[in-house]
Amino acid sequence: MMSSNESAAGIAHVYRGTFVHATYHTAVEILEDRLLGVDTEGKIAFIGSGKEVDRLSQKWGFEAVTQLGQHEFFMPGMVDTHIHASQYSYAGTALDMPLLQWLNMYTFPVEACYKDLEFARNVYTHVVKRTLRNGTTTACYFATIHTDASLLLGQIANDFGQRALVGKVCMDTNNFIPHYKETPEESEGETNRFIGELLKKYPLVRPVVTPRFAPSCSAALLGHLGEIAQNNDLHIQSHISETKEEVNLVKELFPDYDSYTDVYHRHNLLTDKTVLAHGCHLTDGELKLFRETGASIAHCPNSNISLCSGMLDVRRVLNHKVKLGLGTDVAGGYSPSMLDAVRRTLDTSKALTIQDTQYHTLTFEEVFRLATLGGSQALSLDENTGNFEVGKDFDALRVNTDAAGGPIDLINHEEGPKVLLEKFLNLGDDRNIVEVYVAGKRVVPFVEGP
Ligand SMILES: O=c1[nH]c(=O)c2nc[nH]c2[nH]1
Ligand SMILES: [Zn+2]
Repeated sequence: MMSSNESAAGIAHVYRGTFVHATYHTAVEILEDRLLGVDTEGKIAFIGSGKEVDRLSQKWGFEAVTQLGQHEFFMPGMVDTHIHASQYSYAGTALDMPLLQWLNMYTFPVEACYKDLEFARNVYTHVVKRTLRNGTTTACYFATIHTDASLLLGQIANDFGQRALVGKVCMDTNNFIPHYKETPEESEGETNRFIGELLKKYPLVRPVVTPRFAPSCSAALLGHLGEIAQNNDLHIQSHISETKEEVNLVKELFPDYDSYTDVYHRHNLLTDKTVLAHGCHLTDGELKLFRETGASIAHCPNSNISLCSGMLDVRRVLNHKVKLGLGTDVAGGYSPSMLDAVRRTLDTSKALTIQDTQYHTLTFEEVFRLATLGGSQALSLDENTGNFEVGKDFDALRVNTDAAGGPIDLINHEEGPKVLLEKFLNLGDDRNIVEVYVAGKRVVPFVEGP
């Protein structure tokens, strides 16, 4: 007789070795010499002791076992809760201005180019491949206002096997580049078309309703988008309180609202499927509203520092019991690697500690959790992904800390798994990520076409 969470599907793969993940109670749980079975639907069917291989193979009917090496471990794939796929072409440049000027000078002119589908295909293929190689198994993408190019991003994520939320950007206000905006009616109509074409098209790709941010959207447009999200039970993403200048602008543009958060709230845009990037300058009252509605924050530390926007106090957000994940925010953040987001999160927490020696600095274990399980919770996808629990999809990175030609030198070769994890988070890169799995399927190394 099968227990309720036991898989009815057959076993496709079994791996033996060290598994490192976060749980709801423990920031880093290390499981040594385990056997993990993945069923033919890509879900984790069982986790057992390596010593019980004979009993488990009889019970589950498998023969082959993939054995990890001494310096290898599996960890959950990382979740990038906020990345602009369309800005990848200029990642690593253009970081010399504050947000509002940066948008006008660099971002809007580039995003306007995505009318051209071949340009879009080229950049979107690069960003999906790069992020997968860097260990991002789930990405929450902003595209541009162009519906067809945004649909193409969804198709490319599907083709390479990445789990993705994809947003066609909505904006009806742009004083700087008037041709890069829509009317509220166009934006509403095209969002409906986008959702209609993407919803249920691919197993791992979903549409996300995407008002760019309050300064780019009229109240009418925000209202339309809140209604669309509510009627279709969809994810929502936007930006909030990234810089003080932006917060002041929202006060001017929306004088009848209590706060920036209230602008989204009163347009039905704050739900437990909402993720808002940055939030550096939110008040306690606004964080309370996040908690009450279940909305989450995408913490984007590289971008916050690169554009001199602010330093989010993650500890304060967690103390408010608001869900929080990490985001690269390419291209305000210059790196498309979630390992960079982990390091910048630790740096920012340490910078806050320099300012206040009583500050409760984040540990690397806590940040590991934010990059994996925390991100999946922030996107309300943690029923399916984020850690190694029976019944969840097997979204995983096979990490080899001793990869030949890689960036980590192991000196005595006797380091335990916790040290190997810490070294990987601080020193590792894609050379250490030897395989990437999404829903049980190996997606890195890439399978080259004919
Ligand atoms: O970092 C950011 N990148 C963007 O593209 C953007 N748009 C609004 N606010 C933004 N912040
Ligand atoms: Zn952003």
